[in-house]
This record gives sequence, structure tokens and C-alpha cells, in this order.
Amino acid sequence: MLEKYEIRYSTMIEGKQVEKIVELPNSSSSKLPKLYMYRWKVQGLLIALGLIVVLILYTTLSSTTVFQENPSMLEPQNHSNTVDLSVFHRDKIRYKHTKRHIPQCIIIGCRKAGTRALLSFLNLHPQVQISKNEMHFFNDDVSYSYGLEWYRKKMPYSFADQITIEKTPAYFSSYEVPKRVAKMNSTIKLLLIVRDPTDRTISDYLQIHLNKLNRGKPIKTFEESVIDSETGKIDTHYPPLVRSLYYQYMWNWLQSFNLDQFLVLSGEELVKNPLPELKRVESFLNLEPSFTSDMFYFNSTRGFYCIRNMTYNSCLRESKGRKHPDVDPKKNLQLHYFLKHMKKSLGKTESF
Ligand SMILES: Nc1ncnc2c1ncn2[C@@H]1O[C@H](COP(=O)(O)OS(=O)(=O)O)[C@@H](OP(=O)(O)O)[C@H]1O
Repeated sequence: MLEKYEIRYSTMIEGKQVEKIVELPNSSSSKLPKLYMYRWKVQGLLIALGLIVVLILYTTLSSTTVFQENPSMLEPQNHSNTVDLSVFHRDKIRYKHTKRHIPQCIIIGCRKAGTRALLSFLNLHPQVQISKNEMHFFNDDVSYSYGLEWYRKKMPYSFADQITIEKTPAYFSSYEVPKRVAKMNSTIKLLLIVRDPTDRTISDYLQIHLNKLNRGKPIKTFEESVIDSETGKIDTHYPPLVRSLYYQYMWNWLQSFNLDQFLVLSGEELVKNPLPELKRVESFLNLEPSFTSDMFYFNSTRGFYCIRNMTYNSCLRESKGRKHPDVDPKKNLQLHYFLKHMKKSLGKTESF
């Protein structure tokens, strides 16, 4: 610790430069040296004060703003479709009094049928909050073992009058899932989007094929994958094929839920024109009519409808809408008949 303090200064005495040193006394009456002695303590105190101010600001702000897009909350009394949603719903604002809720609606599948597009479009509705990630809660034993509270905490914040929607396409083809979902909420609403089984199978194959290619694993053509090289017959255990047998999964779901709890949507219709399919969802979920055609535009480069926003337009990632390999099922009679059988499965499922 410093005991002595001195000030050095130069001055001119009789034309000569003279340097003078004045020693300062180390007494309690000297304020400058005292402050200098305590400068670390003073700095520490200032930093602590700064941190307290930041903490107070953070707690105040985080309790008043949330990542919510909700025009109905901005205009609580006005739920009519005359509200210009393009003005409201795109602003993400965090609100007080929001909570994480267990989903009241789940998009259960099908894989590769347009589940991401459906979820993203539904997210435009002011009364909808979506879980952006696939949760795989009901089909993964480890996740399921964490319990419902774990699942709830993964959900986005929402207002009491909003619906939380989760999508995990693997739910549809997982045997255990219907029972587990029913145990959570036996009156839940379920959205199922289906697609022509042949296209869905090829899309599913393509996804697996590209994953293998990325990991440097051996790859096969579509035909090599669906036809067993030893028997020359259709490999009825090939997962992409099995996953297109919608009817058998639907049967399993109907053991746990009533038919009126499902809304079956068409993947093809969603691609052609999303609005009518979204209107069907709106009325199925008893939501205020809010979807309008100006929310979407057809992007000719992508070949799909995309979301029109006030500040930006957004399409789904490039991995959605890949170019399919040239498969001609008619070249293989067995495959042709198998796929025909699958189409019947689609017909039965769509009639639900
Ligand atoms: N608007 C829009 N934009 C892009 N893609 C669209 C859209 N609507 C539907 N689709 C179709 O969605 C298919 C992917 O389906 P999923 O999102 O269910 O796939 S996944 O199971 O989540 O991997 C994807 O399948 P592929 O064409 O086989 O890639 C698309 O055809």
C-alpha cells in the first residue's frame, strides 16, 4: 500500500528550468491520496452497482415482453377477419401473463407429407402458438420417461385463448403413441396430413438416401431398396414402404381416439393452394377466421407457396421440395401392384 505521495512539477526560476518535488502528507485531511488508496474499492463498488442496475432492468423487461406474435392480444376485442393481420401478426412481442401449455392439438404425421409447411402456415394464425422443433416426446421412451412437465416446459409461451400445436410426423407410425397421447389428453385434436403413398415413399427413400450419402454410407437406388435382392420380391419391411400403409396406423389410432378428433388433410391440396386446407383447420380447431390469401404467394423458383410477410417473404428450406429420382413403378409389376394397394390405403384413410 502507498504511504507517501508526491507531486513533481517544473518551474522557471531566474531563467532556469527547475524541477520541484512536493511531498504530500499521509494524513486523513488529504482527500486526493485517500481516494487514490481506495480506488480499487471504489471501482469494485461501481461495478457492483452497475450489475445490480442491469439485473433490475433485465427482470423488469423479461416479465413484460415475450416472443409472441399475437394480433388478438394487441386488439383483444377484435377477432374479426377485417383486422389487417399483415400489420399485426408478424411482430414478435413478448407479453405478460403467458404460460407454457401442453399442446391442445398435435400434427401426428405423415412423414414427408407436408407437415412442416402445415405447421409454418398455421403459425400465421394469431390464436396459434407452435413448437418449432419436433419433440418426439411420445415415441421416444427416454423423452417420455422425463414426464409431462418436461414436455410442457419445451412448449412456447402462449395466452390462455391460444392453441399450442406440436408436430412430430413419427407419431403416426409409432405403435405406443396413441395410448400415451390419450393418457395425456383424451379429447385432444389431431391433424393428419397424407400424400399419395408412392410419392411419400419416394420422398422418404430420398431423405434416407441423402442422409446415408452425407455420412459416406453405401447407397442403393429406389428399386434396389424396395425389392429384396435375394427373393426378388417386394421387401414389405422396407420402412419407407411400410410407413405409407396409412390405413393400418389409422386403425391403431382409432383404438384410442374418436373419429371426430381427427382432421385428415391432403398434402397435394396444401401444395396446390394452402388456403382452403388452412380454413378447414381453422374451423376444426374453432379458431377465429384469420387466414387470407394475401398471407401466401406462389414462388415459381421453388415451385411452392411461401409466406408473405410485411418485412420479408419466407419459403421452407431447400430440403423441402427436393427433386425426386425418376422412378417408374410400371417397370416392375410387383412394385406397381404393391403401390396400387397402398393407394387403396390412402383412399380409406382420406375417407375418415
Ligand atoms: N409450401 C411448401 N414448401 C415446401 N415443401 C412443401 C410445401 N408444401 C408441401 N410441401 C411438401 O412437404 C414435403 C416434406 O414434408 P414434411 O415437412 O412432412 O417432411 S418431414 O417429415 O418433416 O421431413 C416436401 O416433400 P418433397 O417434395 O418430397 O421434398 C414437399 O413436397
